Amino acid sequence: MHTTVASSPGKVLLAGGYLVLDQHYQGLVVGASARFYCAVTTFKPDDKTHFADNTFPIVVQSPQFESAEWAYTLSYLPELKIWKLSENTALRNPFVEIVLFYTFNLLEYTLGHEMFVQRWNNAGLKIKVFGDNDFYSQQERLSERGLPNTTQSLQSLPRFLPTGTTLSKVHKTGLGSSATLVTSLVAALFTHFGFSQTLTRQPEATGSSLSVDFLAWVHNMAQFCHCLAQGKIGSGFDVSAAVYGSHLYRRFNPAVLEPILPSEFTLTKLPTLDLPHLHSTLSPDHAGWDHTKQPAALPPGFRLMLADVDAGSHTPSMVSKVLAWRKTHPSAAQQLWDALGNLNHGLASLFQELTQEAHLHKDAYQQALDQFTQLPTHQWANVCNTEPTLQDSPIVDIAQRFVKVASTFATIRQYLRDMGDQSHVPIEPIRQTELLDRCMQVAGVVMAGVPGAGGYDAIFCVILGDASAKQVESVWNEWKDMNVSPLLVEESKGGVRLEDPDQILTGN
Ligand SMILES: Nc1ncnc2c1ncn2[C@@H]1O[C@H](COP(=O)(O)OP(=O)(O)OP(=O)(O)O)[C@@H](O)[C@H]1O
Ligand SMILES: C[C@@](O)(CCOP(=O)(O)O)CC(=O)O
Repeated sequence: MHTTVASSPGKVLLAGGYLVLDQHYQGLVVGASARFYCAVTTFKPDDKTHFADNTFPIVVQSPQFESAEWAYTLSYLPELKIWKLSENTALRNPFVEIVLFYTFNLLEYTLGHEMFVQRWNNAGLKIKVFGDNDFYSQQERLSERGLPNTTQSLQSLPRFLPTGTTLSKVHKTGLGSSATLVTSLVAALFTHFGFSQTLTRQPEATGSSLSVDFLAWVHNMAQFCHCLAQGKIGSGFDVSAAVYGSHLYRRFNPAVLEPILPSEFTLTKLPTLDLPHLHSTLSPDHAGWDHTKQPAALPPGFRLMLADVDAGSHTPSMVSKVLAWRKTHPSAAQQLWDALGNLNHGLASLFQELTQEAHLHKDAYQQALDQFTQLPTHQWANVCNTEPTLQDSPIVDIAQRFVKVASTFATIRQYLRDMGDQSHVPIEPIRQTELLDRCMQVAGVVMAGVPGAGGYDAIFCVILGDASAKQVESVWNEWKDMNVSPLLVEESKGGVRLEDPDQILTGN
């Protein structure tokens, strides 16, 4: 039995919702510590079982859900030189089947038929999918156990807790489960079948064991499969975060995918598949992949906190309304988009400058952190002018950048509210504004906002220090107007990576 496990992080879009759909603007996305794990195992059922030639069984299981097992058979069609995937269960999972169908066919093309078949080793594949608890609301699990809705209770829950329901009924928290499922599954299958060996540019350091080229292939394949399964071309920031973790994302031009996206995908009616064309389109060398990712992450000492707000919103209808307003009000929208775009970019630059300062002037940076942790942001500018320890160089520059981060984000929120008011979409509805403003009164809270498309789904805070975290959590606990459930999520270190199977599969 040979097992490969790949994991990838969920996402939180701190700034750039709606704008990031347009290639002209960027989105600041943070990779979440909550991850999806895909474990791919080659199995031989028993010594007597022999599969028909060029026919391999695949079983996919999601043990955290009811009725979440999908069985497939992969069989070769010599006349078409492609692999067909047939479903052996009535249940459908478009994300899984699209990844399996296209990844195996791409592997056939890159490895060559003989090598691809050899790698199957006359065996089948068992694929297990696990998501960290934060991807799903744990409120019912906590109340079953008589536990309060706190981070401490969440920490006491076992890992990969069964949700007690089906995938279609589960309450998701908006961390991008489908993007991270697709990304980790592509990475696990590529690795299991030795795709890296086909790459001509061999490992460049990426901080993970995976090469730059490998990551680019995973990215392109995952974007393609995710778009096809979702039935639309979103900005792709969620897939990009699942591959690369935190960064400043500029989307790819969707034109790159159009020639290879079938109008519909069903396993019963095979889509036309031109493997050389699929390969050259998904190749990182294809000029159509013009997305960019600039390094951006929270500065040292800054911590992300996230809460699920039980009210919920329907993102696709919010997006279509905002985009419709933009179309009918081009000049007002242009002004707003440009102003927001500059602020979002400015925020990412401030994060980067502060990160550099933290390394160059460690003590001064720590002194600024110590000061600001104790005060709410509305007192920061004043203390910069009055506190003698903040007057010397280089600390004065650092302190001013802290102040600028807070004021920039406050203005971003104002513009997002304007966008919502003008397009009649509750991007930061008043009930969220009240909660966010209350969070901003807590000492050491740098930013509080609605992630991604906004609405009633979630809120985030970026804070300095443990004392602020505790106070923010009590604000959430005591909030009466809406049910605000903390999550354990922090910023992730890195993007997609390979894991030790023993660590993930033990007990699962
Ligand atoms: N644990 C899992 N096992 C198998 N398939 C899953 C799993 N989690 C998600 N999926 C697939 O992803 C689909 C959900 O995708 P959808 O685009 O609706 O959510 P999402 O926007 O990624 O959610 P969120 O951002 O709230 O996590 C499921 O219907 C299923 O096909
Ligand atoms: C509105 C949008 O820009 C962000 C949606 O983010 P989220 O799914 O709400 O985290 C859509 C997109 O970028 O695909």
